Amino acid sequence: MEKNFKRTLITTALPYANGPVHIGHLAGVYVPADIYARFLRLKGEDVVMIGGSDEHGVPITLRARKEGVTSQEIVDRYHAIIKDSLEELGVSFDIYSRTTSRIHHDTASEFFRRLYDKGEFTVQTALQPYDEKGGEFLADRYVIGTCPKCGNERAYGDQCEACGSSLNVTDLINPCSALTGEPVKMRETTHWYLPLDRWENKLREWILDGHKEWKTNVYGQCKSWLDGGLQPRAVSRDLNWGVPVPVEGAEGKVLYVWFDAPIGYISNTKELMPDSWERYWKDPETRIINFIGKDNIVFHCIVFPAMLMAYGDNFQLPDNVPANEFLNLEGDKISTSRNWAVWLHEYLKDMPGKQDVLRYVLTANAPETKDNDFTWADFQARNNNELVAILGNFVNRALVLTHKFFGGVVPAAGELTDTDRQAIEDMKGAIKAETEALDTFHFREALKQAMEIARVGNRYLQETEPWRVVKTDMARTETILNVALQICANIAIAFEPFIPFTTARLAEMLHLNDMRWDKLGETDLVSIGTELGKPELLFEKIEDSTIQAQVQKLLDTKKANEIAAWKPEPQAEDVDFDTFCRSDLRVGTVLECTKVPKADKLLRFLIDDGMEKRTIVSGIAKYYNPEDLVGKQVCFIANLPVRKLKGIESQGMILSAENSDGSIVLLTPSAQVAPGSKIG
Ligand SMILES: Nc1ncnc2c1ncn2[C@@H]1O[C@H](COP(=O)(O)OP(=O)(O)OP(=O)(O)O)[C@@H](O)[C@H]1O
Ligand SMILES: [Zn+2]
Repeated sequence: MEKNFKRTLITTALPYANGPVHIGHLAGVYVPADIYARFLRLKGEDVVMIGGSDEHGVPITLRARKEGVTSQEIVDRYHAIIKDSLEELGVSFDIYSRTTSRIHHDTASEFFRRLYDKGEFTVQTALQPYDEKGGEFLADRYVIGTCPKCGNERAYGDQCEACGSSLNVTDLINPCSALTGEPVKMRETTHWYLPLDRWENKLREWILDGHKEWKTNVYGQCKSWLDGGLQPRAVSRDLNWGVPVPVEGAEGKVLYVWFDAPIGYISNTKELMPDSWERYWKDPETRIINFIGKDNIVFHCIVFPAMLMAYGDNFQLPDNVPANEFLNLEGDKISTSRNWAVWLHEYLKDMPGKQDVLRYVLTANAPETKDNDFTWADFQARNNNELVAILGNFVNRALVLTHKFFGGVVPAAGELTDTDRQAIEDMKGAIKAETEALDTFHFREALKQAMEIARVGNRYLQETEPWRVVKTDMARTETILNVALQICANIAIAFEPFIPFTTARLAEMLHLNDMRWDKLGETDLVSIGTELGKPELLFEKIEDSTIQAQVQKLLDTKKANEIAAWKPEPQAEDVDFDTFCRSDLRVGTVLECTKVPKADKLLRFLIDDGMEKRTIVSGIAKYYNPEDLVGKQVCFIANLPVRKLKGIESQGMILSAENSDGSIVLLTPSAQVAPGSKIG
């Protein structure tokens, strides 16, 4: 069934321009897409890789309102950060554009119009929340009310973030506009729907019969959507930010962001190749591959293909959609709104020159078949134990020894021994396995096989021991180092899709100028007599302190999130006044204060209470220096039963407040009062 294609169009999910990109985006989409594009380019294939920012939709307008800036300012800011940081990571887009571009607006508009003219839409009228004061329809996210399930008073019209329930606007109790605070009214509005049900049979045939080779996670999701029966899907929204619906009577309506975003792949191809873009979309000899994360599967396998079929005109459907599962961070779901992420632009600043380390780690640990976890400990271990100790070490030994024994000039190989031949065979085996894995989107496995070449190299040097042989047999030493250098050259090509910055440096040291995949396995890549460049270390060890700084950053985020989410405890049940009055609250002056031995939380106070003095033990040692409290006035409950703490009789309780971050603050009168004064 293997078809022969003439060219490949690689699309990458358009990142949403309401924040920068994080390691989840990279592991899910941009790193694997880039590996694949680089691999095809090394094979000499005709390939283009398309990217761009998704700049429409409600969350962008919400963010703009929250910050008091325009939606355009939001997308300008994040588009620039995303574009620059992906470029700095070496993601080799042929174009990285944006959906606010003129060409995209025109393309998306024309797309809608053609479907409209062909009668591909149905029209439905439904009730939609409306803000009378603001004079506009509200997206579900703009409606806030009480969650019927958990009582959270700030649940959204589509979801309650407190209990996680997904909701409809009509489920909310007292739904109000997030913009004006006014109660919302339901009003009729008309939208265009794409009847996906019309395309169900074709989609079934195309995916379930025609693409059994797709990844099981992708195939499985498609099957369950199709088996569940497809419904018409609204493709317009009442919103003032987006591509206006190009038909009469559609004032105030824009294309639904999931209708317009995938068309962005087409507009960006057009922008890149105004004259030849159609070849990449309409010629059956083009192979289209969509790189995405799992939450986008339905849009790429069901909705967008239905749109393309409805459009007709030979638009080709994707040949494969190798969607990844999700990457988590230190055991927790990555989240833009909770700032729980490693942001690419920050990583590039914090770890200058370490693009390849991130690319390597995200590939070695890619969520290809199940969700995976990124941890800083794993990042450090993979750098130190794999990149430094295996790959860097082998290359460095081969280059340094050549410099030491031959002044850096590549020696000739004499007759090969069985050991030499075995090493070359092993290398070829790894290359073959790597190529097969790359061809089938198994990038983790491909990287493992590439690393196997470096392991072969290390084993080879270990077995042949050129540093010993050199003392007795110069000719044999020449052969060994020639073979080792050829393995290095193979590494430079085999690793290029994964760690292109490093392989460029290695290629320069070896004076390799013909980096082609079909050269792999050859043993004359480095020419005899070539004067090698100065050997530089390809990777450096990452110290604990560097990792700790990153971990601390995450701990700070966690703390900030806890504080932001803090709510005062609900009020306790009423007590009657007489009961309350029986509590004897007093002010006293601290005469002595010392740490209680063998108890890290406790301080022992001697208090002047205006009576006989009393001892009180209090659990605030983590927050105060005992010396600092001497002479201060504190408030305490005087008439509690005596309690023994660590063998000390505590005669009362000192009053304090627990802050949102869990820290404890003593209560103290605003001016000096006589010890023993009553509080009431
Ligand atoms: N943690 C993740 N792991 C793998 N892929 C991800 C992850 N987060 C996002 N992606 C993928 O990255 C692509 C672009 O994501 P998009 O900008 O739509 O972000 P998102 O899903 O809204 O993420 P976030 O809520 O974290 O901002 C999508 O294909 C999405 O599936
Ligand atoms: Zn709830």
